[in-house]
Amino acid sequence: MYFDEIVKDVFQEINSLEGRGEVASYIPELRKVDPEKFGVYLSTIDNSGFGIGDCYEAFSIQSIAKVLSLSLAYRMLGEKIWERLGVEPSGTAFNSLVQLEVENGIPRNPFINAGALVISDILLTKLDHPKEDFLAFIRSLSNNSKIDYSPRIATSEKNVGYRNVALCNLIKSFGNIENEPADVLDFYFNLCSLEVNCQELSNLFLFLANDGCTLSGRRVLGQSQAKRVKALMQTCGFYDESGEFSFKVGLPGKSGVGGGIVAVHPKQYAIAVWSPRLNHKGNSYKGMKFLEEFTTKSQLSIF
Ligand SMILES: NC(=O)CC[C@H](N)C(=O)O
Repeated sequence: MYFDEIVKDVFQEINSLEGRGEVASYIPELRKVDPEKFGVYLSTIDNSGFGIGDCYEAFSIQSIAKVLSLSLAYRMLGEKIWERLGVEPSGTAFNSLVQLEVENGIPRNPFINAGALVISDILLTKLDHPKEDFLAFIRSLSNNSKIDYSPRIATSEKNVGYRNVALCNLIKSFGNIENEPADVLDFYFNLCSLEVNCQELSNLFLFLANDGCTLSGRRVLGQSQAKRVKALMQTCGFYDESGEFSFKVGLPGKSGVGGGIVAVHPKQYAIAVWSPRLNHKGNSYKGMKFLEEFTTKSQLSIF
C-alpha cells in the first residue's frame, strides 16, 4: 500500500531526531511513562491499516477523549448543545480560567478543559449510568470491548487537579454546571484516563473520516454534525497551537497530554501518533513533527 512506505520513511526520519520536550509531570502517574516511546498507526476507510513502532502499546488519551464526549453529547442533544458553550478557538492554554470570568461561564469551545467540563455535566445529566454508558459508547465505536478507564491515572489526576476544580466551580457559579462539581470532575478525570494504543485510537476515529458512520455502517453522528466536529478539531484541537497545527499539518486533529495525537482526513483515513515528550504548549513534539512530514510527503492534507 502506498501509505505504508511513507509512514515507514517518515517514522524513521522523525525517530532519529533528538527527543525534545518533557513528559507531562503535573499528573504524577504520567511522569512514569517512558519518554522515548514512539508509535504510529494509520487506518483507512477502505478497512486497511498500517502501524509501526510502539503502536500496540496502550497510553493515556487525556484530552483526546474530549472529541468522543462531545460526539456522544452532540448525538443526544443536537444543536441545543451550543447554548452551553461556543465554537471559537480560545487562543489560551487548555486549562486557562481567564475567559470564563468575562464571558459569563460560557466556555469558548468543547476542547479546552472548561468546555469539556460542561460536556461532562451534560452527559452526567443525560446518561443513566454515566461512566458505564460512556465506556459502552467508546467500545461500540471501535467494536472493542477491551478499552477501559485507568483508575490509577484518574485517581492520580483527581489528587492534584486543582485547576480543574477551580474551573468547574467557576462555571458552576455562573449556573452553567447543573450537577455537583465533584461528580462532574470525577466523570471528567475518568474520561481522560481512557487507555488505548495507536491502532485502537485511529480505528476509533474512523467514523469521523467516514462522514459520521462506523465502517460497519452504523450512524454515530449526522453528516453535518460530523463535519462540525471536524471543523472544531481543525480550529480548536490544539489549544493555543491550533493555528500552527493547521498551518503545518493541515488536518483536523486532537492532542492530549499523554503524548497522543489523532488526525483525520475526511473520506480517507485516521492516523494516531504517540510520543510522550510534549512541547511547551502541551502537544506531542514528535507527534506534530511526524504529521507535518507525513502530510507533506503524502500530499494528503485537506488543503
Ligand atoms: N490537554 C490535556 O490533555 C489535559 C487533560 C488533563 N486531564 C487535564 O485536565 O489537565
